Amino acid sequence: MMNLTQLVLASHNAGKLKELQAMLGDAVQLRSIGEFSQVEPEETGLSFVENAILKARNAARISGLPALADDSGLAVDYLGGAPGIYSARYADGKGDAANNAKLLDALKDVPDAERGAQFVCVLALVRHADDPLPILCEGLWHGRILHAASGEHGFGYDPLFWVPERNVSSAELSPADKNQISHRARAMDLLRQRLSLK
Ligand SMILES: O=c1nc[nH]c2c1ncn2[C@H]1C[C@H](O)[C@@H](COP(=O)(O)OP(=O)(O)OP(=O)(O)O)O1
Ligand SMILES: [Mg+2]
Repeated sequence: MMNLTQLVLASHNAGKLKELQAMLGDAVQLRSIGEFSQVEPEETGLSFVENAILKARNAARISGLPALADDSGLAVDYLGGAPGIYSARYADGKGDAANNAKLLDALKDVPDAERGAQFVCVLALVRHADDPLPILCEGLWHGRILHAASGEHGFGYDPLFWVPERNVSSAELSPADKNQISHRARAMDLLRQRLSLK
């Protein structure tokens, strides 16, 4: 297929890099796009797929390497799927803590039964910047939004995401456990199959 011993990860999010590298193991070295550029491309797409492809193309163009991008977010049922692709920008770029505070406020007094949510991850792999056939893999993770933050692991909305199959928040899972069952893990399983990696 392609020589995938080295890939650039089209992400400035250290949490994603850690998780994806752990899932890929030693066979593939992920290099951060931060080694090549600090400029983050504008995420102008209207879908996770469009933004993942846009980020992957941008990173391949800058680095000259095949590029993997992760566009992900949290879709909350009560909010009609918001913040969705705008998850990182939900509180106008003020960061994870502000995003979490805004989400708790938006769901104030909403009962547990109506607090369902999904983490979404789309991985896009391009062989080069103009690749006409990006590989796309999607993963979903169903859970519920807590009434208060809990847990210290992970990043982003993890402290607010209740994982029904484990009875803990996503931030209370060990990194190894999260990497077995998360939206990102499911997308990566599909990518490994597509690439015939073990
Ligand atoms: O496993 C996760 N656990 C908790 N939160 C998560 C997770 N996965 C995505 N998220 C949240 C973080 C951010 O608010 C948004 C992703 O936004 P997204 O644009 O894809 O990533 P980003 O801007 O952090 O880095 P970059 O675009 O450089 O890859 O969803
Ligand atoms: Mg982003």
